[in-house]
Amino acid sequence: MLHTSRHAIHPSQYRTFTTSQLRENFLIENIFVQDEISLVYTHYDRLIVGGANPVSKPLTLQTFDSLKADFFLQRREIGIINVGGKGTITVDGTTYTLGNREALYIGRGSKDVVFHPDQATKPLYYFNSAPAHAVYPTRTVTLEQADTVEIGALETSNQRTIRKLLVNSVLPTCQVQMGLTELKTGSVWNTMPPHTHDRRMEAYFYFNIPDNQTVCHFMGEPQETRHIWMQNHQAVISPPWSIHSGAGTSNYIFIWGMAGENLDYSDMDGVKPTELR
Ligand SMILES: O=C(O)C(=O)C[C@H](O)C(=O)CO
Ligand SMILES: [Zn+2]
Repeated sequence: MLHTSRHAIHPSQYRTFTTSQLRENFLIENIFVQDEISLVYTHYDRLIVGGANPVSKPLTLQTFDSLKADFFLQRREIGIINVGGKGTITVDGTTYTLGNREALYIGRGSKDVVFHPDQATKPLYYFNSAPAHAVYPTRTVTLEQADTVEIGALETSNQRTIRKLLVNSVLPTCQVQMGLTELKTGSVWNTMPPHTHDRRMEAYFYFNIPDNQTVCHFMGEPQETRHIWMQNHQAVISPPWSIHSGAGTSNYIFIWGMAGENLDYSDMDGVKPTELR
């Protein structure tokens, strides 16, 4: 298990950051390391952001020092989305199969979580985990079961499909909410107009960015924005005071994941594009 942590940054400190300080504090560059589980423990609502890339051996989700827990999910829940080919995860001996872009929610108290390799299909698992106050059932969510919304328009280069996978209209969770947003061909802007939600932090994980293309992710207080250039399979942390929006040099998909005060997806403080600075 590869693990690091990130402290929470005050917006007044963020304003002074150089490009490399911004990247060190908010960008997560290496989500997928071959035959490893790699994760970052953030001090934003204690959300853990990570990936599992089993290639030649099964990978077990293990506890580590910072958790001071007997096992990883002793006090936590986890949401997992497969961004590779079909794969299997076993949870306390029960096998769950996930197709591409399908999700698995695992409730608090599950002891033995194993990501299995498949050399033919090459599954790749992205996950978010947060502290949990209750035990909710472990289950998969398929694309058909997602709460799906069409939003934006080609005229404003932001036509996209939002697939809410692990949200309270689909299944109960304590804190974690996760889903996918897929940009239509010709559209490049996600989350534009942007928003903040001071009650929840968020992390974005970009994937399906074509070779030699990139996404410019915008963050910061609405009147004090900065940008971070992102590559395929990288994640970025969005503090509760920050907008989170991106524009790609092509279309792409990303996973959004949140933890915090409420489970209300629509709790957003919108910002008009003309108000941004
Ligand atoms: O494209 C979008 O708009 C989004 O995907 C928005 C995210 O879901 C989000 O930021 C939820 O708070
Ligand atoms: Zn948001």
